[in-house]
Amino acid sequence: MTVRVGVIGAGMIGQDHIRRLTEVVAGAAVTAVTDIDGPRAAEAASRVGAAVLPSGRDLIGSPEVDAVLVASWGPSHAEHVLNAIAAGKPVFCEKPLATTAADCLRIVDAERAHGRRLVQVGFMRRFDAGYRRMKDVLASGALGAPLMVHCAHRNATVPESYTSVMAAQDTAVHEIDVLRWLLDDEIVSAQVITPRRTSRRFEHLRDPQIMLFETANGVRVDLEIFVNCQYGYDIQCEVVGEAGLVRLPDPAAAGVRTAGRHGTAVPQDWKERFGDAFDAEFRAWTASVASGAEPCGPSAWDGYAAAVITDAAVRSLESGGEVVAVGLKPRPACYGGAAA
Ligand SMILES: NC(=O)c1ccc[n+]([C@@H]2O[C@H](COP(=O)([O-])OP(=O)(O)OC[C@H]3O[C@@H](n4cnc5c(N)ncnc54)[C@H](O)[C@@H]3O)[C@@H](O)[C@H]2O)c1
Ligand SMILES: O[C@H]1[C@H](O)[C@@H](O)[C@H](O)[C@@H](O)[C@H]1O
Repeated sequence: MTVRVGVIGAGMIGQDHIRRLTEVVAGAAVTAVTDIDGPRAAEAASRVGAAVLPSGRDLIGSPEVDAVLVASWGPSHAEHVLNAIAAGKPVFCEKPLATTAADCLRIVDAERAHGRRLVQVGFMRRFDAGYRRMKDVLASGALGAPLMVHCAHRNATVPESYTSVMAAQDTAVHEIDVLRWLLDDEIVSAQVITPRRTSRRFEHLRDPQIMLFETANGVRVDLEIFVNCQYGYDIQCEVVGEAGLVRLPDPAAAGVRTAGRHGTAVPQDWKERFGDAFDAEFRAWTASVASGAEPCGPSAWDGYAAAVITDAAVRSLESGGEVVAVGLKPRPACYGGAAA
């Protein structure tokens, strides 16, 4: 069976995912595209022979669409995801699931009322080969209990539209998700402190930021967010346990020796660094839709948890560095928790 996907949002990542679903992932085809920017939708659709539909609602209701991919601006995600659940269609939503924790909870409630999981959130790092190897090492018990995690998330530059709170909402949200999964633990507090600002930033921005998280098991995490580091897209993660440590491998790159130096290229953006993870993420999603199984990737609950934790980080930043407790609701049984 070919899964017929309708894509809402044909911007940067929407177009990349349309290419991926068309050229890379077996068993998927993009049959419809919509975007509030009509010409952009038309151009993206014409490249793959898809229909252009006037709105997300029309696309979700189309009989030519089996499953929905939401890749529009964050504030529009909740409406599209809720409409897809109401139509009983599987929906892949790029991060964030929604821009408020309250909207994420509405999605969780709608999915529970529907009776089975339909939502997968686009936290692609869970599909990255390096993070998966780290998870295997931690699960093997070879390191004993994890004690500390050191992370860095660096972008070469960000546009002027990127604001200080996006360091948590847009950037750190990837570590927040992948660490909950990697450690199989919950984040219970967040604190954000701000070093001297880089001169290579737009004036309004606090960059870099250092985020400190504590988990329910007492693991301490430090995360450097530096989104104008200039030199490339650099993701680092090291988990220190009682008997050793495990480090995220850098992507494989040829070592070049020339002019008295030895070096490897640093990826320049997330597309390059996580291209394979995005491919794996969409292969898994397509397979689950084709077989009628529930999605195996990050759930609506994970989207909700990430929103609550990023809210705590934003509150800490805005308070000048207070430690802010994370107040998650009890996790329902259908998301692996104990609550009814
Ligand atoms: N997983 C990742 O690493 C990753 C990377 C980049 C972006 N993202 C996420 O993907 C989403 C899109 O990011 P982008 O970089 O492609 O942004 P973008 O601005 O390039 O594209 C967004 C598109 O959505 C359209 N749009 C906005 N509201 C809409 C609506 N209500 N209905 C239909 N179309 C609408 C816009 O016209 C635009 O074409 C964001 O949520 C972003 O956080 C995730
Ligand atoms: O939306 C992007 C994307 O999620 C990247 O993976 C992250 O590194 C950027 O900081 C963020 O702005």
